[in-house]
Amino acid sequence: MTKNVLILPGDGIGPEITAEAVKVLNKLVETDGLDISMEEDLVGGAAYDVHGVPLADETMAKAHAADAVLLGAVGGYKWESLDISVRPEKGLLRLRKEMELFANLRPAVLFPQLASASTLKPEVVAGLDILIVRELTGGIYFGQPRGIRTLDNGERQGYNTYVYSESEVRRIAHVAFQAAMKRNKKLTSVDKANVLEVTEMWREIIDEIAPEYPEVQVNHMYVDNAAMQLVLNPKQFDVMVTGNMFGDILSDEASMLTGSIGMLASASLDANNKGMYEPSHGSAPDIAGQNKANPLATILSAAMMLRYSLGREDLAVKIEEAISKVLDQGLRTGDIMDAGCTQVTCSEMGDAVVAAL
Ligand SMILES: NC(=O)c1ccc[n+]([C@@H]2O[C@H](COP(=O)([O-])OP(=O)(O)OC[C@H]3O[C@@H](n4cnc5c(N)ncnc54)[C@H](O)[C@@H]3O)[C@@H](O)[C@H]2O)c1
Ligand SMILES: CC(C)[C@H](C(=O)O)[C@@H](O)C(=O)O
Ligand SMILES: [Mg+2]
Repeated sequence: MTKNVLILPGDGIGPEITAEAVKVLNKLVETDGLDISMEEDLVGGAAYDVHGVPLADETMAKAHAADAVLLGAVGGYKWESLDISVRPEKGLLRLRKEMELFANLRPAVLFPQLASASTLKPEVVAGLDILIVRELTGGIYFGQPRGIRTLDNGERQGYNTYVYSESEVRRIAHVAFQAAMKRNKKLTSVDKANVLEVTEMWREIIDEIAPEYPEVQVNHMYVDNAAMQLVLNPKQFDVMVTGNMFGDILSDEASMLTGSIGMLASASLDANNKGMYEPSHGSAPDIAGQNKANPLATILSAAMMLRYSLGREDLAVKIEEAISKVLDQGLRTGDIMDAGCTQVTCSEMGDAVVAAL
């Protein structure tokens, strides 16, 4: 049966990079019997400009009805002074929250061809394969109360609430343990249990669940140390599980181990593997509209969509192999450019992946 994919290009480089992923999907429709229909809609600043909100209710309904959503990125200078309630990022957060996409998988995998594109020494990153499991619908991003208030002395005070309920921690913990079981059976839970009660409880729950997965070796790490260990010795990690904000920060850090933020894909899944797929990076307003962005994180996100939501593991592998071939050919966008390689544009990179399929 035909599966429906909602494409939300968004802002900045979003439309450029999603166009390349759509090219790749269209090629698979033509040649590999991929049975999908794709519909595009607006999110982020692009939606605000038309509807006055960063995600129209009608688009939200389409996302609920779709089998999967592929999103580019949201945000940009133009919308930075808007009230926070209608900022482009709120459109993305609404999609995540209302679709209950609590499990964000961000694989930091180094293509061997890019070992020297990382800012770290090749021997530190060679063979890197980490899966960051980030809780995506709770924590300080969504905690209430929040806001900016004026105190009696006239001073303004900003406040947010860092909160997790036990059930929220349990369900992300199970996703992480199950992922570890399919990989190298090592799980590092990242917290700040030495200071924050919310993560003290997080740590207790991880330990409580661990006996259900006796083969998984579990350790706990404070987030500040984890940030340091990621650059000191990243290959010690297999699966890392953490809350929403720590996961946001550590995944951007981990992206540089793979050569560029332009290589880090992501899948955001609900309890039934329905999902939204998006690169981990943002709308890169500094290079938007210049056909310079690296579309590979988005194309790899489309591969994750085929794997997790569309039941086509074979085509996910095919895309990953095509990307590897293109890197073997020495083609690189500016962010991963290396000596002896040929620099290509965003659309040339997409064309090269299509040709290598
Ligand atoms: N998922 C999302 O939609 C998402 C994620 C992060 C940030 N944002 C938003 O994006 C806007 C810009 O944020 P930022 O500058 O902090 O982060 P960013 O990820 O957009 O950019 C950071 C740096 O990385 C570069 N970069 C990012 N993606 C790239 C790619 N594919 N190829 C080459 N270079 C790339 C950019 O040029 C920039 O120098 C903000 O409005 C932010 O809220 C959106
Ligand atoms: C744009 C922003 C809301 C988002 C986040 O913080 O989750 C982004 O940084 C990400 O990593 O997907
Ligand atoms: Mg981020």
